[in-house]
Amino acid sequence: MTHSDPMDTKKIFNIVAAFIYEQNRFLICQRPKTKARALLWEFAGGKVEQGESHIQALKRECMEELAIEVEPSGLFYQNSHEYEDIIVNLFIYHTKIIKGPVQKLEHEDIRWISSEEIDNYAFCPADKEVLEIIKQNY
Ligand SMILES: Nc1nc2c([nH]c(=O)n2[C@H]2C[C@H](O)[C@@H](COP(=O)(O)OP(=O)(O)OP(=O)(O)O)O2)c(=O)[nH]1
Repeated sequence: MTHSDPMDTKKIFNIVAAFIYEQNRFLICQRPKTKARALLWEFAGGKVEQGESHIQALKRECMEELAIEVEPSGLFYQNSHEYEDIIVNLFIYHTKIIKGPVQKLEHEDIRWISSEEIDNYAFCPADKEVLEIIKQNY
């Protein structure tokens, strides 16, 4: 391993994301064309900023991305995943919409899908395991 090996220098980000489940469907969002992991599907959310709690970050991201007020409850799933560019610590919370409607402010597309439809979508690799859990339980 050389001194400049990118393995040594990858940044680690804490990412919070929302599992929003209503009437047998959950909300998925397609990443913008211009961002890393372009056009892959994900749970709404994003990076926790300096000084923010997970709950604060998730509320902020849901407002920025979907124009919804949310109430996160328990942690549903946690995982770490190494990408080519960064390492993500992913925290997915059970989340309820307090005030809508959902609006697509930042994503390429948003959909409510049933667990049977998961395989029709290409998700971020870090989400692979939680999607299996959703398939088995929802
Ligand atoms: N929101 C979200 N991000 C995920 C999921 N799975 C997964 O690997 N990620 C990755 C994709 C991105 O590399 C990272 C989220 O960072 P981001 O760039 O979207 O965060 P952000 O909205 O704060 O954007 P920015 O201000 O840095 O541009 O986490 C997921 O289910 N939801």
